[in-house]
Amino acid sequence: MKRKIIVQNLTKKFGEREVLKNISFDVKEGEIFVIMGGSGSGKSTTIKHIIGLLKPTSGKIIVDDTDITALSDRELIEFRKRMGYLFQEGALFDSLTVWENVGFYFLENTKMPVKDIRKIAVEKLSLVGLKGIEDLYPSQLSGGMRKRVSLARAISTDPEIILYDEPTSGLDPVTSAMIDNLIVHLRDKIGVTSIVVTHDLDSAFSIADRIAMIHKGVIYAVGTPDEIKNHPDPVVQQFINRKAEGPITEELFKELKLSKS
Ligand SMILES: Nc1ncnc2c1ncn2[C@@H]1O[C@H](COP(=O)(O)OP(=O)(O)OP(=O)(O)O)[C@@H](O)[C@H]1O
Repeated sequence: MKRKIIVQNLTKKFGEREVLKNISFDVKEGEIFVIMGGSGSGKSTTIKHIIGLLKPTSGKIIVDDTDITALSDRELIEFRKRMGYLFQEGALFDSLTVWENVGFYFLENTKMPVKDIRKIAVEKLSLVGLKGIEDLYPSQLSGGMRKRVSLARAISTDPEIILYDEPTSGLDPVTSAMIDNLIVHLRDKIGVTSIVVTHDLDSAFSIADRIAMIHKGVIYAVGTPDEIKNHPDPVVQQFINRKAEGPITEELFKELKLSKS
């Protein structure tokens, strides 16, 4: 299978703090690649590099043979048309209605008739299980509904690659399962390549073709769900077995002690 995205020796520093430490992995075409790890481990920072919102301190990101870290801002805008991005916080425009949010790309960048844009928006909203809310404003929706509207927007341009930052956080179990099904559906029916950032273990193991486990900016393991379940690394085992005791918490206590002294 073709490699669609290659992350090569990616390092990111914010000031003196190194939050990504020489990470490398690749994502194959049509694959659902899950990045899991605890809070602050570097998951969002990683996918923000893949869409070109952040520039690496060093390293490369190659998408379909193009090193996107070398693109100009203008080229990046063009490149992003092929990608959908579901922001962690949803990032809807409060002053626009639901359908205008979903059809935002077309309203801003095309001369398509408004009624056609509305039609696309309604169709994408129905894919995420929302109907009859087109004319509401984001403030009139529940958190879970806002998340689904953001997802409808992320898939509005039928992108080849979709990056999801915590797509199921804050959702009830039934809606979460629906979003998981949609991610799988987009792979199976359209061949979309997906990267899903999550700490929802059930979701990760049910949808992933492969999983990467990241901790403190370092990738500890990459493999199929079975390979990750059987991975010998104690950090991986503590995380996937939701254990309160283990190397992750030991490090945390050490840091807390150091910051007190
Ligand atoms: N713009 C920024 N400036 C400075 N530090 C940042 C910036 N963005 C992220 N960080 C730091 O980088 C580290 C990794 O953050 P990131 O958002 O990638 O974590 P995450 O794994 O996605 O966490 P969560 O699951 O809580 O969203 C954190 O310590 C965070 O404080």
